[in-house]
Amino acid sequence: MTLQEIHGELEFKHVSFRYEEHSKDVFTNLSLRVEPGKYIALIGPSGVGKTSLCSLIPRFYDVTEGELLIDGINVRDIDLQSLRKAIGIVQQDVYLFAGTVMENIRYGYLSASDEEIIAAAKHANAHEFIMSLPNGYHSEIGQRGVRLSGGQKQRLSIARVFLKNPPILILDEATSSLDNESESIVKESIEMLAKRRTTIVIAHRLSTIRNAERILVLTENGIVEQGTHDTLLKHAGTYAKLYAKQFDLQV
Ligand SMILES: Nc1ncnc2c1ncn2[C@@H]1O[C@H](COP(=O)(O)OP(=O)(O)OP(=O)(O)O)[C@@H](O)[C@H]1O
Repeated sequence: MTLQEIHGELEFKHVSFRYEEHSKDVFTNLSLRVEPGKYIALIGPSGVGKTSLCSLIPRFYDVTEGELLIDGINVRDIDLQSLRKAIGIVQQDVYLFAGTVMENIRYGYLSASDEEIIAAAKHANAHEFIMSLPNGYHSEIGQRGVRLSGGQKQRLSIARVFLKNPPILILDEATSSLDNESESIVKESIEMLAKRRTTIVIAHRLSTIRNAERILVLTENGIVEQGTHDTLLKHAGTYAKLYAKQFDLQV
């Protein structure tokens, strides 16, 4: 089935997942529903399966048991190309290839016009730094081209997703810190990007978690808590402990 107009409702129904037949489950019988346009943060200890959970949505892997639905349709029944067109991903490692800045942004939507690319770069707070490069949008990236900072690369990847304009967004937030200035620029463009899209962020930053409409706490026992930052802090459970441990210095 080809997806036409997608609202971006996501539902995990009793999903279990393991990488190989005889390995142990990464998670078991996990259920989760995200309404269209909502902003959800996923937190939990390292190795608990946050990235694995998100990788099921574009079907990089398939669920082992249970069902994953988008707008009520099982992802296995959706044509893979149209499924992946509906999902934007911003990851820690940005994939850039040897080519111009323009070509690298166009990768998000191959038939985009130059004007659309520039508009996407503006939304991603990337236009200014691109214009300051020796050849602007025609500057070469890569071994023989300009060297970009981590924050600049991230903004190019955000521009790609603006261009693609998907209803569903997955953000695997960088753990390695960008410098403060880059971080606040990247954060601002991500906030813009997340507007009106179903967004799941694997959250490491305090600010991202605070802004979430719902925080899910994933541990080896599955989703053990969910709620807003304030309710979870009051609850004084796993979230409150993780929060205190991870963000002690930043609070
Ligand atoms: N491609 C893979 N093949 C086999 N096992 C994998 C693969 N990717 C991840 N795992 C395992 O699955 C488990 C969950 O990993 P995952 O990366 O989803 O956790 P995470 O919560 O995102 O961790 P982190 O916060 O450190 O990124 C880990 O035990 C990991 O070793």
